[in-house]
Amino acid sequence: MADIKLTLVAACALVDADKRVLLAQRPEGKALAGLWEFPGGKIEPGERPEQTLIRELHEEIGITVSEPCLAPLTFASHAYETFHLLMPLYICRRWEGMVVAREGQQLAWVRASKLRDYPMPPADIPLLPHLIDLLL
Ligand SMILES: Nc1nc2c([nH]c(=O)n2[C@H]2C[C@H](O)[C@@H](COP(=O)(O)OP(=O)(O)OP(=O)(O)O)O2)c(=O)[nH]1
Repeated sequence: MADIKLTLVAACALVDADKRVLLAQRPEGKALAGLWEFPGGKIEPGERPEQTLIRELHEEIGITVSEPCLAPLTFASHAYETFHLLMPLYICRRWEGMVVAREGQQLAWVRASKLRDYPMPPADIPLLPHLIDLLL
């Protein structure tokens, strides 16, 4: 059996006081360009997933999140053509600072009832019922 490359990515559903979820659009030129994803990124060697998220949320959208505000929600396990993605999805309802697109990406605050209007990577689709249940 050929070796598969397991890629670990930490992602976060940021939920605001109106129960809207933050999605970010993947930029042109990257894999899965144009699709809407949960903020986050690859877990670097030596990093815990919570540290990854705290780092990525600061780099990408300028907010400060403390670790106790990150709660595990569910996870994605998806076979892409060149790697297998294992992606824990956390939920966060409390942070410091204002959400701003620091990397030029489009951001959208989306109600549960509208989440399916935003095309997402295939790995994310099975996560939606869980999130929608929680927010409706
Ligand atoms: N952050 C995030 N990544 C996701 C989601 N769904 C999904 O399939 N992914 C995939 C896309 C990428 O292959 C990987 C995330 O990697 P990344 O955003 O840190 O890296 P990238 O594609 O920009 O690539 P790189 O330039 O860092 O190598 O996980 C999601 O909801 N959020």
